[in-house]
Amino acid sequence: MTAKLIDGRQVSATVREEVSARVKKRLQDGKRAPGLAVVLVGEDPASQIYVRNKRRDCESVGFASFQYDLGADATQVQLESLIDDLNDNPEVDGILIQLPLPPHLDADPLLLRIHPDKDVDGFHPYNLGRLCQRKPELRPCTPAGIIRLLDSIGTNYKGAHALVVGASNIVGRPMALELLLKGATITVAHRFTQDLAGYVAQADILVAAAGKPGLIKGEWVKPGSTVIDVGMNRLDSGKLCGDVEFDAARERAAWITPVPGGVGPMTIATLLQNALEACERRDIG
Ligand SMILES: Nc1nc2c(c(=O)[nH]1)N[C@@H](CN(C=O)c1ccc(C(=O)N[C@@H](CCC(=O)O)C(=O)O)cc1)CN2
Ligand SMILES: [Mg+2]
Repeated sequence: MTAKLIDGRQVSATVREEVSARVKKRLQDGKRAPGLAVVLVGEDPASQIYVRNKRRDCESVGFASFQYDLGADATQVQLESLIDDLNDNPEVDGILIQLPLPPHLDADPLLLRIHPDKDVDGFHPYNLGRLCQRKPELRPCTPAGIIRLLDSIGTNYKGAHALVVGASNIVGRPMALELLLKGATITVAHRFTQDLAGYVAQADILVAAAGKPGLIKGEWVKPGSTVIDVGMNRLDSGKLCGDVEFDAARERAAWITPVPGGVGPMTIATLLQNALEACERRDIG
């Protein structure tokens, strides 16, 4: 079997069109455009690209984009004060602090300081708690984007065994909660897991989010399964590769995401969806 590709670029384009149409409708109804504030601290080259793409996509769907570029020497107090201002600004519906921050800054208290209603990354404990309680509001972008990809291929979650490899706060943990919400039976594997191969062999849905190039061997993959590769590892050659041995896995799976062009584009598309949702929620109070 050669797996079909799940095209994240195509699905993300559909999401952007949906968001754009909803923004147009708001404007026709005399409502304001959603406003998204994106905060970049320092000069990490990858972060600069992601932030540029977020701002570009924001403008392409008709949002108001608020841009804050702070030097690498920005202080914790400066960021706290900026977040307080953005929390109070009625034109700002969503606040995003691009991660990672420079090492002298402590991200956790800053993320906690963002008002949960403006937490378009879905990282605030309030929003994670809502997801945990099966009543999601703003959902972490990468896991929610993956669910959209899985829905796009007609995934049957109920009765499926889903394996999430990696237990980060941003991807692995909320991913497990999203899959649980859909009715799948979940296993989360992490650095202390014994016999990863055995778990992979039983996974109808595999989400690899460990950040280790080629960790998942193609021969482990369950025939006919769906493989979602969140890994985005830059090799010395400059090539981007996932956590899964793509060519070998493709010969066993039914569906697989490529890297690049799979999960990555969904992260930003879901951010736009979250910002629109935050705006609509704030309209109704
Ligand atoms: N505040 C946040 N910080 C970070 C997040 C996040 O969701 N919120 N996620 C990542 C970075 N990220 C978005 O911020 C992101 C990463 C990758 C992509 C993407 O489209 N990747 C492309 C490949 C790009 C390349 O060639 O390097 C792909 O997979 O096709 C989008 C967004 C960490 N920080
Ligand atoms: Mg509320």
